Amino acid sequence: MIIRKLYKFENAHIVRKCTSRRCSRSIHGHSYKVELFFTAPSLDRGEMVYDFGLTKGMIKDFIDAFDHAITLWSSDDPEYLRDMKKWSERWVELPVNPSAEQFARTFFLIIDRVLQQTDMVNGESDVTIDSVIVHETDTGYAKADHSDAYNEEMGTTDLSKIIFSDQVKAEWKNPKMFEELLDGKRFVNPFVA
Ligand SMILES: Nc1nc2c(c(=O)[nH]1)N=C([C@H](O)[C@H](O)COP(=O)(O)OP(=O)(O)OP(=O)(O)O)CN2
Repeated sequence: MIIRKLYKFENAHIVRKCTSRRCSRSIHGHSYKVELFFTAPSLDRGEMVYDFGLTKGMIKDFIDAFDHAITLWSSDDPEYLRDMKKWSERWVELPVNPSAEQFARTFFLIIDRVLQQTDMVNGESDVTIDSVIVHETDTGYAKADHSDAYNEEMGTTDLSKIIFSDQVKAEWKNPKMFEELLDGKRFVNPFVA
């Protein structure tokens, strides 16, 4: 069975090297909508794939990192990267171009890692991320599943190359959560008897 949770964020970017001139040469923003699809072969004690409430912790904070922020590509011009970081305190630097496709792949990889490192305590079994849809506009979206997210031909999948600005991290419930995720720390879901 599959469940779906919707998130929204406002973000600015430039997607270098794409065909559309407005997209590749001018900073512009989108009201993104992100759909996360979770799957499990059986239900937990509450007879759910995964309680929606549990998707409002780390997972929500990771997606919210991009809200009111600018997303930068680490291969962009160093002067542009420097200026953006100088004048805007909420930014995220990715090792891939910030197209809808790469947002979808990046979110998949982060959520996959979060789920793998989470101890689930309410009888959940094998909860995984099935796919991620990133709506860049009302008319265009990209969808990534496991085979896309881990496809090296689509770009590096090294999460340690993602940089969240200090202000983004300061607004997380746990400012160290990304470091801890990369370090392989286990996270434990809250338990309600
Ligand atoms: N496959 C992709 N194509 C484009 C992407 C992308 O991420 N993946 N991104 C862009 C731009 O960011 C652009 O701002 C969005 O493009 P577009 O859909 O053309 O935007 P419009 O608002 O003009 O769309 P409408 O057709 O008016 O709804 C470009 N392409």
